[in-house]
Formats: sequence, C-alpha cells, structure tokens
Amino acid sequence: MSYLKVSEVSKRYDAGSLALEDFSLQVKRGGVVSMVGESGSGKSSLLRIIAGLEVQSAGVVHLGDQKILNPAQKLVPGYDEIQLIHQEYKLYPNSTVEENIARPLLLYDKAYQKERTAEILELLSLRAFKDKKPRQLSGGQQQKVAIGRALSIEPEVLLLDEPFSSLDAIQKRDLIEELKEIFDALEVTVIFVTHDVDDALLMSEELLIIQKGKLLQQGNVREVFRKPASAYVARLFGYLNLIPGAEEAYVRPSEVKITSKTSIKAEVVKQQFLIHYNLLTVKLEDSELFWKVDDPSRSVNVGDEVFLDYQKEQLIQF
Ligand SMILES: Nc1ncnc2c1ncn2[C@@H]1O[C@H](COP(=O)(O)OP(=O)(O)OP(=O)(O)O)[C@@H](O)[C@H]1O
Repeated sequence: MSYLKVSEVSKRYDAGSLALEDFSLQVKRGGVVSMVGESGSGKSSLLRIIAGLEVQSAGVVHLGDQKILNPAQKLVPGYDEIQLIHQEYKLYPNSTVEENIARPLLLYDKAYQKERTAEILELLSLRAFKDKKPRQLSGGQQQKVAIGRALSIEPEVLLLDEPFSSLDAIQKRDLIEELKEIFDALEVTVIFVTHDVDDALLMSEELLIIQKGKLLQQGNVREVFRKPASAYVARLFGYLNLIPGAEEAYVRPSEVKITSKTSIKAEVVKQQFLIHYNLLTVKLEDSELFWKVDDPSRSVNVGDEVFLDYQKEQLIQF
C-alpha cells in the first residue's frame, strides 16, 4: 500500500514554464528511493511541495490518510513528520553537536531529550564528537549531524536534497553506505535526490527518474537498467552502442563481449584505463559506427583487430 502519495502535482513559478507537470508518485512506508534528474528538472520543487513548504499550482500530496497542506493553507508551513535536508542546511555554529541534535526536542521533557539525543549520537557514531562545534567537523560529519538533528524528532519521512554534493567522492560513498543501513533499520521513508546515478544506486535499488518536471520511470534498478523507458533514461547508465542498420536498437559496452570467433569485426582506435577495466573505442568494419567496449582483461591495444558479440536479449530498443 502506498504511504507517501503525490497526485498530479504541477508547479509553475510566476510566468515561467512548468517546473513540475502532472507529477504522480507513490512510495511505500519505510521505502528508500533515489530520485535522479539533471539540474532544473524539478527535484527540489517536488521535495519542497511534499514537505508542505511550497504552494503547488495543482495536485495534492498525502502522507497516509493525511493531506499535506501547503503554506497557503497552513499558518506554520511544514511538518515535523516530514524533514527536508539540503546542501545548505545550516547547523547552529555556536552549539555543540549534542546541542544541535537536541535542538528540535526543546519542547519535550528533559529526560526524553537526553535519552533521544544519546540514541541519535550512538546511531550515527557521533558520540566521540558530541562536544565539538560544527566547524571542528569534516563536511561529512556535519551532514551526519544535520541528519541526526532531523531524525531526533522521529520523522516519518526524510527528504534528502543533494545533501552530499559538497563532499569528496570517498566521503560521500562512505556516508551514503552508512546512512543506507541506518535508514533501513529505522524504517523511515526516504527520498534521496541526486543527479548522480552511482550515488543513487549506493542508497537504494528503487529509482525514480525525473526530467523536465515529469516522472519518466520508477522501478527497481534491474528493471530500469534492462528496460529503460527512453534513451534518456538508458544513457544515465552510460554509453549506448547503436546496432548497425537499426533505427533505435542499442547494446551497452558492458554487454559486448570480445570473442575469438568471427562475428562483428572492429579495429581498436582508443584505449582508456578505467578503474575496473579498459574502455575501448572501436571502429566497426564496413560501417561508420564507433562503439565503446569494456575490456576487463586489459589485453587489447590500440590498432588491434577484435571480434565482438552480444546476446540478442541484451538489446535495448525503443
Ligand atoms: N523560486 C523560484 N522562482 C522561479 N523559478 C524557480 C524557482 N525555483 C525553481 N525554479 C525553476 O523551476 C525549475 C525546477 O527547479 P528545481 O530547483 O526544482 O530543479 P532541480 O532539479 O532541483 O534543480 P537543481 O538540481 O539544479 O537544484 C527550474 O527551471 C528553476 O529555474
């Protein structure tokens, strides 16, 4: 059963074009989904509308049976149950980590404040830093404190709007993996917004692809990878090699095998050393087409002649 439900939401700012168009989306309770979309595709607008912080032009958002009211309908915008964290999310600079995390709990009794803050410090492995000020922490630790603060009041939904884009690649990867385990354990519903598919996949197998204010595809990564709804979605996962003579049939570099038998003949014109394999650029014989091919054995060189093969089931067609 869906829990967070966005129904036909549209958003137009002033006289501008539609930032969101008839956008519908359902996330189940405790689900963690990653939303991928390029800059300006409407991701932030959507999260702000879900959080009740932005007035939509049309449509409605529900959390369970509760209709989310927007700032035009509610005196104090936003909900404790729905926490939005973005890159510029500010911690209180003169308060310690512990005080920052305890801040949203000020209205609760002292014993609960203490207990819950200790729980969050433990959960996020921040106990050793509890007396430090935000400026004494790394970027990743600061973002963890921000998430700890949001989690302190036990929200039902956490909306993460590219919160890690200022972190370096290693910090980011470690933090996403750590948070993923925490979110799974807490059973909090999470939408993680990013423009980076690798980050999205580290966080969750459930993907939402958004482009120009429209939801292009929602589903498990295997399904999105195998049956992308459009060439745009397919290309988010990397290069596509056009099949000679075909209109819109492609094969991914990772699905092309270098074989010894006579199949598609090509000449290697470029070789790039990547982390897990060499990426080859090859020119197909009797064709103007260039393909990208993965060479995990790193055994092929520029100028070599290769034979290529792929399984028909691996073709991507639109
Ligand atoms: N307050 C605003 N006033 C006018 N236009 C806006 C406003 N906020 C967003 N927009 C426009 O709405 C569209 C969607 O913006 P939005 O920030 O939601 O996209 P995004 O996918 O989050 O982009 P980014 O990844 O760059 O943050 C863009 O064309 C943007 O210029």
